[in-house]
Amino acid sequence: MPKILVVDDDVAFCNMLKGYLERQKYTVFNAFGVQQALQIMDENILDVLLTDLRLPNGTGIELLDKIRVKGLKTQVVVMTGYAEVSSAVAAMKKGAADYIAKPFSPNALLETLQKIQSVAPNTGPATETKPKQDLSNRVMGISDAAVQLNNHIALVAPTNMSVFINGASGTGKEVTAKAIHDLSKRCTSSFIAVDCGAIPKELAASEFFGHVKGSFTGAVEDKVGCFEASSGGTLFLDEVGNLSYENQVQLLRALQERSIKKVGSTKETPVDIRLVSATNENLEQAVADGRFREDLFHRLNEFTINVPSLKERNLDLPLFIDYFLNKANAELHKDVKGFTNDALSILKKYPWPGNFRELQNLIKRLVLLCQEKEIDVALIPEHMKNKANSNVESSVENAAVNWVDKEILEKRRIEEALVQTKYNKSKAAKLLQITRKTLYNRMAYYKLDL
Ligand SMILES: Nc1ncnc2c1ncn2[C@@H]1O[C@H](COP(=O)(O)OP(=O)(O)OP(=O)(O)O)[C@@H](O)[C@H]1O
Repeated sequence: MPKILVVDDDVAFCNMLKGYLERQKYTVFNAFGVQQALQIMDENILDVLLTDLRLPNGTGIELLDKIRVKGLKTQVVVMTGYAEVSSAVAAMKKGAADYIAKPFSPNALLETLQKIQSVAPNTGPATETKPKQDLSNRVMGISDAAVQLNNHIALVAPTNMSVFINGASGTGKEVTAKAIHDLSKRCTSSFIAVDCGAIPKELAASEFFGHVKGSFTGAVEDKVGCFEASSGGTLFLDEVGNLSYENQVQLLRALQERSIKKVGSTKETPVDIRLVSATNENLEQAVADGRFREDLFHRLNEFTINVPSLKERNLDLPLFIDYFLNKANAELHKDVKGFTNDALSILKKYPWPGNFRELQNLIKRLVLLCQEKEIDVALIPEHMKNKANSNVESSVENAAVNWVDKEILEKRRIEEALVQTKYNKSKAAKLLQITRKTLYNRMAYYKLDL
């Protein structure tokens, strides 16, 4: 059962949450101040810390710092009052996974917890699997780079080929892996994502193949590994370049034999997995340097997909802005309509080194902070404005020209889709691979007849 520590000085509120969360099969600890919380954190390995920001004799940020300093994997959710949104943003900058505004309903809390956690019982494969994110909806895009990406996904998905996804951080490698799974014959079975960079090398074999009770200190129960758990489905190994040499050998063996042996067992168990892996480093270079086994590289890499950066998908930026804005509005129960022209112009000029993850995080923060109908330039962090304005590659004039070209192209594509579908908006949206709502927004933007 996932372990959660609830920290709040309101004893009745803590007890109410404890009762509710225990019914949802959590193991719950309550603390009413910083000292008590620190003690519980020292004595227990926690999956989640749910903490108020203002506490007697300290703040929730101190607890967050402690988790960071100790390198713990505990996910932190901060509880805030509406007046404290800037503190919530500060907490998220320090690594909190999410925040929840008081008063909240138990269901809203549960949704937040499910969103941030890879809720996995100790017997399951998932102590190191990645936190679940909403991968089912994706922006397909209309840029040439996006069209090529989507074509490659559609092409390789129905096969059983191992796919190797290459791309910078935050470009949507996991989203791509999930799309491959969803479009494959395996879509009704599990898709399991594992962050190889987060698994200590001594535990990797147990994470991959499972273990039997008593096989090593800490193996208190039998555990199913992610190979077995994703049998029939798709196993996504993210940051595969981070695997130690020994773990690479173990992985190669399992892929060659198509069977696994649990740690502490001699029994072979056949597995039927489709492997998708990803990295944002140059794995060919790692092979050349002798840091990554060449035979494993070829096993993983029957087909390569290069995921383009946001910069290469410039034309898709408005679609992503729209998508992340709708998502943030829904999550935060807000109704921010969009961006002022000045704010939008910063977003268009900023180079987005963190790609879609950075864009999504920024939009969520801006929606949270926005008190008006539209997000204005004043809310955008100074460093982004400076970077946008000094972005030599896309100086103001170049960016403007570039942007105009791209907007003309987008408008033309929308018009063509509308003509092709005889102005049936649902069909046109489908053709353009965008939502109806986005289509309406883009039509309004281009002043096309609704
Ligand atoms: N096409 C898309 N449609 C909607 N959201 C997307 C899309 N691509 C990426 N995102 C969002 O951007 C964020 C980053 O995506 P993802 O985790 O797949 O990137 P990644 O390349 O695997 O990142 P990392 O290298 O850090 O592991 C996620 O929140 C994801 O939901």
